[in-house]
Amino acid sequence: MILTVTLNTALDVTYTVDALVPHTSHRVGDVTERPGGKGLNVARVLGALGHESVVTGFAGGHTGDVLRGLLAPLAPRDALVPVAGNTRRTLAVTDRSTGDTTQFNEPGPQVSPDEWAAFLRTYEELVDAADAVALCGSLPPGIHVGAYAELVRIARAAAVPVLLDTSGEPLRRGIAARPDLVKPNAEELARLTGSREPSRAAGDARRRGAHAVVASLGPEGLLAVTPQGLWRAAPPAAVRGNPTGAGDSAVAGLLSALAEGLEWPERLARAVALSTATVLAPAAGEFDAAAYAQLLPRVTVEPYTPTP
Ligand SMILES: O=P(O)(O)OC[C@@]1(O)O[C@H](CO)[C@@H](O)[C@@H]1O
Repeated sequence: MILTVTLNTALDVTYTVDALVPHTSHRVGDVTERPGGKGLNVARVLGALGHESVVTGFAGGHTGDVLRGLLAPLAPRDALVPVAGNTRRTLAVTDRSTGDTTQFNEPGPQVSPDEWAAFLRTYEELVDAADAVALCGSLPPGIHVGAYAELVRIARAAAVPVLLDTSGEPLRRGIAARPDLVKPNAEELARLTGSREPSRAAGDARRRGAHAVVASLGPEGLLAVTPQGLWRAAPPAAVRGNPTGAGDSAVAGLLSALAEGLEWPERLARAVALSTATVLAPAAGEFDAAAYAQLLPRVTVEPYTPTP
């Protein structure tokens, strides 16, 4: 079982408009609502790949009820911990004229110390039964900035591989707790390390504590800096669409392939094919299964030599 943690779950709303023009009103074409937050997306993709997963984090209020209702028919087991506040919404607006998406993320509910303590009890129990753990997304208000570092330490104490996908100070502190893998994008890596050259920045993140780093380079694919070597994985062509959740699909690809005992090149190929197929699906956090099957054999994975 793979455990995914989403402390700041979200009801992801996606609007499609003919053209997004600031300072004007819009008629919305399609509206979709999906249970989201990064770890929920990871779990959904894991389910589609035939892997058992359990989702934990917080859910509360009316939005939390809607989210749980939408989650129920999907594959993951719901171990979300109740919170008094209202689970947030996010809004992704896709502009048909350009294919680009604009994202608005609410902050999330205030989490009390008692709610955090209840979550920690649930997490500790679930970690003991997990083959791998993914810690994903932003922290809701009230949760201390070292929360992910605490969760990384618990997973490591239980000898369960742990992946961290967050940003800013929670990422910096989480890395210092020595996770097995981090998956920042190039921008987050640059903010963390001060270096805009991804392989140098990823090397720096490893020196700070991450065992391996898979950096997302947007439409250009992934760069992996690991104890076993460095690789660049790229899709056959850049695609346009809704990138919301593409990084989460990459996480699901990496973890599922790890659980199947595949080596880095196969893990990276799967991650790139899944994230590209996610951009091609209109709703946040879903992937186009036919596109995934076509893309997988066409992803290139090559050893990477950094320029001196
Ligand atoms: O605000 P966060 O936690 O960083 O990101 C939240 C979010 O935008 O990320 C997912 C896509 O990766 C969406 O499902 C989700 O709502």
